[in-house]
Amino acid sequence: MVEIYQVIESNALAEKLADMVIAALIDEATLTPKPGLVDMRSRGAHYDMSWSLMCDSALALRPTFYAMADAGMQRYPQRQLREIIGALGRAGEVRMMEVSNGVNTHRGAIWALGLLVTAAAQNLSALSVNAITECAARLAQIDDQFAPKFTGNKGEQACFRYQVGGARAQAQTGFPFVVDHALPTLHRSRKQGDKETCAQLNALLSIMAVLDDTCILSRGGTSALTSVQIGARKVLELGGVTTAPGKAALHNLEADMLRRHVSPGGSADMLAAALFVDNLTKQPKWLSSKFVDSDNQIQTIGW
Ligand SMILES: CC(C)(COP(=O)(O)OP(=O)(O)OC[C@H]1O[C@@H](n2cnc3c(N)ncnc32)[C@H](O)[C@@H]1O)[C@@H](O)C(=O)NCCC(=O)NCCS
Ligand SMILES: Nc1ncnc2c1ncn2[C@@H]1O[C@H](COP(=O)(O)OP(=O)(O)OP(=O)(O)O)[C@@H](O)[C@H]1O
Repeated sequence: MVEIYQVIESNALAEKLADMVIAALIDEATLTPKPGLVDMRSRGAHYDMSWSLMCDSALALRPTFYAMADAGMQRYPQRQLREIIGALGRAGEVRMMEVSNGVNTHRGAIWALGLLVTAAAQNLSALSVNAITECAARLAQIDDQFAPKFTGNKGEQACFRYQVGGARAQAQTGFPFVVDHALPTLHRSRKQGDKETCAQLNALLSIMAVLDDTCILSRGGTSALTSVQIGARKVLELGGVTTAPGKAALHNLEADMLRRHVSPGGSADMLAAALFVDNLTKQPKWLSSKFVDSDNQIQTIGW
């Protein structure tokens, strides 16, 4: 019997992976309402951003994520791969700044989703939440000798001042709040029949309830971070955003954040990461079961 399958080129897979990253970034930006963040309704606490700017920035980063996925599919030694994606990430940040006229729209997202898309591309035959996040963590733990030691960025300053790990530590520890909070909340909420928007919003709140978000710390300090974490936890304890008490608590949380002029930018990045990993680990219809790897060998994707 002849086995019939479609063989697709590895660069077509990198294209698909890049498309999935962009879809996750646009889904995150489009999710409405989000407390403090840019959404379809408002700029949240960001006077210098808009929904269309977030979308333009995401689309402009497609070549960056494509190149990272492509690099992940080659058989580079891990240290070399880390340095390649580090250079791609920094070039992506430059591109982002050109498109956004100097506004930090997606720095955290380039970091988190860059590592995840590279990790996914390295492990196409074993796509599971743990395999992807553990591989991304191993990459993040490798020191990139070409990275600037100090950037002077707000996230870096907040990590130093408040002694928190920030975006870097999240990645180096395997995105624990994506794995242990956002994804279980997303799945539980969907299972109980919530609409997708509500499930994603509950997942965002589950991250906000625990993350050491340097966006919040740098603008509002420890008191703002504590207040946001307590507020997000309260919405979830009241049954999430679909219940009347939960909605009221969400409204209070948003008012408190706007009054303090803080935004959970790091949580938004972790939500985008969760949406990407969630899509990737579902049975993807877009992938054939076999592909040609960089040594021209036919590999089977293990779903
Ligand atoms: C690690 C990064 C984010 C630099 O962080 P930095 O300390 O300079 O802070 P900065 O304010 O610029 O960015 C913080 C960003 O992370 C997000 N964030 C904030 N807190 C958190 C958190 N706890 N968890 C996850 N993300 C967070 C924010 O949305 C913000 O955009 C990254 O830009 C970086 O090092 N890039 C270099 C390129 C690179 O090595 N890339 C390789 C992998 S793709
Ligand atoms: N929907 C969203 N709305 C706003 N920010 C988001 C959204 N999604 C993700 N973010 C993240 O939030 C970060 C922006 O945070 P922040 O505004 O604190 O940056 P900043 O430019 O360093 O500071 P500031 O605006 O206070 O000068 C972006 O890098 C981005 O990764």
